[in-house]
Order: sequence, then structure tokens, then C-alpha cells
Amino acid sequence: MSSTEASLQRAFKIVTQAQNDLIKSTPQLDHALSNSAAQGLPSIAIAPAQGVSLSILCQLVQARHVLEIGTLGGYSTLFFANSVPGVKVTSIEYNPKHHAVAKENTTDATNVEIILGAALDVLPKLAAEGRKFDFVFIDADWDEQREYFDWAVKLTNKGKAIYVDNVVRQLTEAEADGSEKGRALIDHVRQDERVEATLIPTLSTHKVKTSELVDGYLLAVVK
Ligand SMILES: C[S@@+](CC[C@H](N)C(=O)[O-])C[C@H]1O[C@@H](n2cnc3c(N)ncnc32)[C@H](O)[C@@H]1O
Repeated sequence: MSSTEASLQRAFKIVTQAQNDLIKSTPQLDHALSNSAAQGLPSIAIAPAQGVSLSILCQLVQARHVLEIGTLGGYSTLFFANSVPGVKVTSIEYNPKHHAVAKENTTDATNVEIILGAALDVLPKLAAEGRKFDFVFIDADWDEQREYFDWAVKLTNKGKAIYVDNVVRQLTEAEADGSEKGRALIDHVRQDERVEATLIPTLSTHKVKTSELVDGYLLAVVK
């Protein structure tokens, strides 16, 4: 193991411990994870600590309407649903099985609407309905992120936020496989005068592969 890898692993252990000390899970969140696993959904939901940071971001922007692209079993959806009193959450999922499990996992969250459909079909409909959001969480198909981002800018109220997950991991994977992953989104967002954006690197302490330990997200505010 290289010294860089060893120091990463050490940071991983310290951060995991500290995060576990801070997290207060709930039966609703625990059930969402266990039911998703029991029904064979892939284990690709956000980490609990990331859920808390998403909830805090929603509180900071005083989100009244949250849009999520990529529901899976509704685990992240629940963090949004419980973030701000009175918040309403709209989530989009195109896989019927994921959609059904997410509906089960959020049955007692009356402020959650989960739309079955492909994001690039649903987003124009939300725009045509005049819907607006205060926080948009993008966590679906990496190849469609630029399109999601453009729709998110149209759908987000001024001064509110867009969060694109896993952009740092895409950049590091792209360096290894020679693809444009992540880079294409960065170039796209840099040219967009309607937003101010930055990358926030994180340690993904729930990941087992060393290559996935460093991740992070793009955070943008719509001007
Ligand atoms: C990483 S998972 C979402 C995890 C979830 N946000 C969480 O943390 O609990 C990505 C989800 O996006 C869905 N997805 C992928 N492409 C999509 C598309 N074009 N439209 C809608 N959903 C899509 C997948 O089926 C999958 O359930």
C-alpha cells in the first residue's frame, strides 16, 4: 500500500468513526435501507452522513420545494422530506421496481411525490407546469448530467441551489479511463453565466473500494 493510500485509509477510519458518532438514524431511514436491500435494489444510496448534509443544505436555503432526480429506494428522499417543516419533495425515477420500493419506503411521508418516468421526459413537463424548486439534487444517469443541469437551472428559484452528486469521482475515474466523465459537466457549468458553482470534495466513508473513497459534488447557486 502506498503512503498516500495508507493516509487515506487512516483518514477514512477517523472520519467514519466521527460521522457515526454524529448520526442519529430513525426507524423510517433504517427501514428504507433494509427493505431496499431485501428487495434486491443495488446498494448505491447516499451515505447517512451525506443525507444529513443534504438536509442541512435544505435548511440553509429554507427549501420549500425539493426536486430529486434519481430516487432508487427513496433513502435520500426521506432526508429531504424531513429537512424543513412544510417542505414538499418531488422525486423522479425511471425504474418501475425502484419506484415501487421507494413508494413503499415513503408511505408515511405525505409530502413526497415520486414520479415514474425518465428524467429527460419528466423535467420538461415540470417546467411546462411552471413548477419551481429551491434545491435540486441530481443523482441519476451520469451521461445526462449536463441536460439535467440545464433543466435544473430553469426549474430553480433565484438564490437557491443545485447539487450534482459524484462529480469528483467521475473526474478521477475519467483520468484513469481516458473518458470525458465529469470534465464535460465542469466545462458546461463554467460557461453558464446564470450560476455560481464550485466542487466540494468529500470522503465517501461508506464505500469499500479505495478508488471510491474520494468523491464529492458540484454545488451551484442560481443567480
Ligand atoms: C444512485 S441511484 C439514486 C440514489 C438515491 N438518490 C439515494 O441516494 O437514495 C440512481 C437512480 O437513478 C435512476 N435513474 C437512472 N437514470 C435515470 C433516468 N434517466 N431517469 C430517471 N431515473 C434514472 C436509477 O434507476 C437509480 O434508481
